[in-house]
Amino acid sequence: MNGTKTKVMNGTTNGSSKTGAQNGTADGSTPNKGIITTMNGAPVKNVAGTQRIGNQLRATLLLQDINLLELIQHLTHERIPERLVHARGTGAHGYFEVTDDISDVTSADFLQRVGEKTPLFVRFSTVAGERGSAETVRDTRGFAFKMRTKEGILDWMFLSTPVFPIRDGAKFPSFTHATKRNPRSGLPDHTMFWDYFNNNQEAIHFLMFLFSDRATPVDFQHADCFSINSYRFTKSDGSFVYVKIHVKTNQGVQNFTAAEAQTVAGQDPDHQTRSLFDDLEAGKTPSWDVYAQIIDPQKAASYPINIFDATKTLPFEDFPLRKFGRIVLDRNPDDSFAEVEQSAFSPTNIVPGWALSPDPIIQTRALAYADTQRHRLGVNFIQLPINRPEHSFNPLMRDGAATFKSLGATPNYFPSTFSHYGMASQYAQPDEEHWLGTVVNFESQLVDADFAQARIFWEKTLAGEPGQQDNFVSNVAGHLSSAVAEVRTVTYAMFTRVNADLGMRIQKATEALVAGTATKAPPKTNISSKLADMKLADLHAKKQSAHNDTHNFDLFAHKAWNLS
Ligand code: HEM
Repeated sequence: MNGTKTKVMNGTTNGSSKTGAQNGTADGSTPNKGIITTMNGAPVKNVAGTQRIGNQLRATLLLQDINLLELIQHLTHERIPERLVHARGTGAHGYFEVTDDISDVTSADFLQRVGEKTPLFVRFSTVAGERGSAETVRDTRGFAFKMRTKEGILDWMFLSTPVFPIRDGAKFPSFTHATKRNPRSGLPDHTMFWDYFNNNQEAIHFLMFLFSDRATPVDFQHADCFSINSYRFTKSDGSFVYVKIHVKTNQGVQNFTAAEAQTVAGQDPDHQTRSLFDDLEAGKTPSWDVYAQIIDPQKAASYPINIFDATKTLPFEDFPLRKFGRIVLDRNPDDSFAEVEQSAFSPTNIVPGWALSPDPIIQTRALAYADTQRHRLGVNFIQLPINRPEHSFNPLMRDGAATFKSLGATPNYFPSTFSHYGMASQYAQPDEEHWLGTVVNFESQLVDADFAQARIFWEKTLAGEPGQQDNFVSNVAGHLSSAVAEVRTVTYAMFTRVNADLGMRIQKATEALVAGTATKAPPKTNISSKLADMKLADLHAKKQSAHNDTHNFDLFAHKAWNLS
């Protein structure tokens, strides 16, 4: 069932994949080229045979059988730790192209020339599930883009929700634990899940997205993503603006209902990876348009919404979208472990013209990624082909396991009489705010205004999409009904704070499920025919209206509070 359309394996000695996998072709110049070898490059007579005394199945094997030793020993070391979050993912190659001039707000070299293309690799992921988990589950989707610019690697790490559940970095471990498995039973635990959110209600806006059908996209090609955090576009004169990025699919937004997502998860847990892989093998080139919300620092200082609060969006009427590029995918990876699993993204991979901001979540993220990657991939993960920039040089960072870039005799200290390298004095440090103040231990507090954008999402956005309010209620009820009564009660109060009718409907639907009195089964859908129909061209027109709705959610955002 669900076999991929294209074979990826192409034999051992003389096959060659469409994408150029290196598997050696005998050319006569190197005697062992084109044949299987041991690790040191010596020919193997029979890779499937094992050395023994006597030509029989009953035998004691010999330790001198280097082929067998190497095969088994390599296999037992094949696995590396999976990512702490975003463990389940897939990837693709393509490019970023500048479509519109944006050089008035950034000096980033790769954005200076309309039409210029920058090579790009993307890894798509779910967040909470483990590496082998089903892909169509209710979750945020991760979009991690790696662009190989001439001035270094720039990573954009975005999510399919326009908001994040936390705005205090120290809460990330609690959020992560609560959305994974119960530490005692090893099972997913809905009591734990809702108990976390009941006690951290600034996440309410995020929850509204998570329990809408937006959190069950049919695949990655039919989803948008958002930077959420504010970053900075900087100029070489030292000036800057804040910026949020929106990446909108040109395939149209297409979501499963909960029932459809569940059926597909059972039929084909790899559905999203397969869909992307098959599309690229078939020569399709999925694309996304890239927009910036430009935020003047003066305006940000007095704006009623704190632009560094990752639980909030910024209204388009005050911060219109400005298109400046597009992302096109055109090629599958050749080796999913080498490229997808070993890829290492970080918001600290920045280039001149793009900078971090004082957003506390982005500041926390600045320490997390390269740190976990040293654990997950080893200290020299940046030297792996998928991660290494075109050029990098820093003789003060050297050695460590698996060093394969030689820095020669360059002094490993600084300054030195014998150093013959310069520094990039032409790059001005961006003017940053001047920081002066007392050290405080700050934790953001929940205020009524934290419910305002969630309320708009319920009363305006979902209300404007036929059936979506009903789906939202049944999505929450289906999940919440597995939590214990004392937790359910607090959750009803939380949704009542968004909207009294919403709270009442969730309570009624959930308690009906708990009491086992829910008689109406979820509508049956014919998934196989639906999947068969899912062609990009068909979906484009059909889903354009949903697409527009998705992006208009923050048109209505209130501006009545400031968290700082
Ligand atoms: C304090 C907040 C956060 C922390 C501490 C954090 C930490 C992490 C960690 C440890 C990983 C695994 C990295 C790896 O193993 O290579 C990860 C992956 C990821 N994070 Fe975050 N994260 C945070 C918030 C966010 C936010 C706000 C976004 C997007 C707006 C985001 C986007 C991603 C993406 C896309 C990945 C997957 C990268 C990949 O495909 O390799 N994270 N995060």
